[in-house]
Amino acid sequence: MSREIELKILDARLGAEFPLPDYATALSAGMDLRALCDTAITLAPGEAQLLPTGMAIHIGDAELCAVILPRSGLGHKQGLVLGNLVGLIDADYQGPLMVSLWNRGQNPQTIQPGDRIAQLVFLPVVRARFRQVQDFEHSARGAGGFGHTGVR
Ligand SMILES: O=c1ccn([C@H]2C[C@H](O)[C@@H](COP(=O)(O)OP(=O)(O)OP(=O)(O)O)O2)c(=O)[nH]1
Ligand SMILES: [Mg+2]
Repeated sequence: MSREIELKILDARLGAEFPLPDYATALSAGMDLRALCDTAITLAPGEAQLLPTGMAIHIGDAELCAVILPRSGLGHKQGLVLGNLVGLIDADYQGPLMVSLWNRGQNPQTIQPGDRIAQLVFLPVVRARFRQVQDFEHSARGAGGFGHTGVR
């Protein structure tokens, strides 16, 4: 499924000096977000900073949202993941798209302006309303959880 989403450029370097986010291959699910910081930023081990992406999006559809996810290479090799683990972008959010970048590793990590630091994935949303009941109809799992089916 392909959709058009409104995008506002907040930093003139985006779309000029640095390309706009796009899918790297025909079947990529995520498009990389760049750090539109003014200068290089070094994150000490354990440090998190909120970095601008230089853009805003307005999804404007209750049945869609976006999530910001770590890039696997950065997360696994450099320890650069997200301070909020996953970023959720609501369909009515119109502010600057920000990435909370967290150095969960043991070494300082430096990010240059324009570096691709995370990825944006659009997802369908089901909005639920609750209907209160006294009892649930029996299910095979019942209340079992938290590993009750074992490991092997
Ligand atoms: O990594 C992120 C996460 C969120 N947001 C923006 C979009 C999102 O719609 C808004 C609010 O996010 P969320 O609801 O997760 O945060 P909150 O702490 O509940 O804030 P609020 O009270 O504004 O909803 O912040 C980002 O730009 N980057
Ligand atoms: Mg919220």
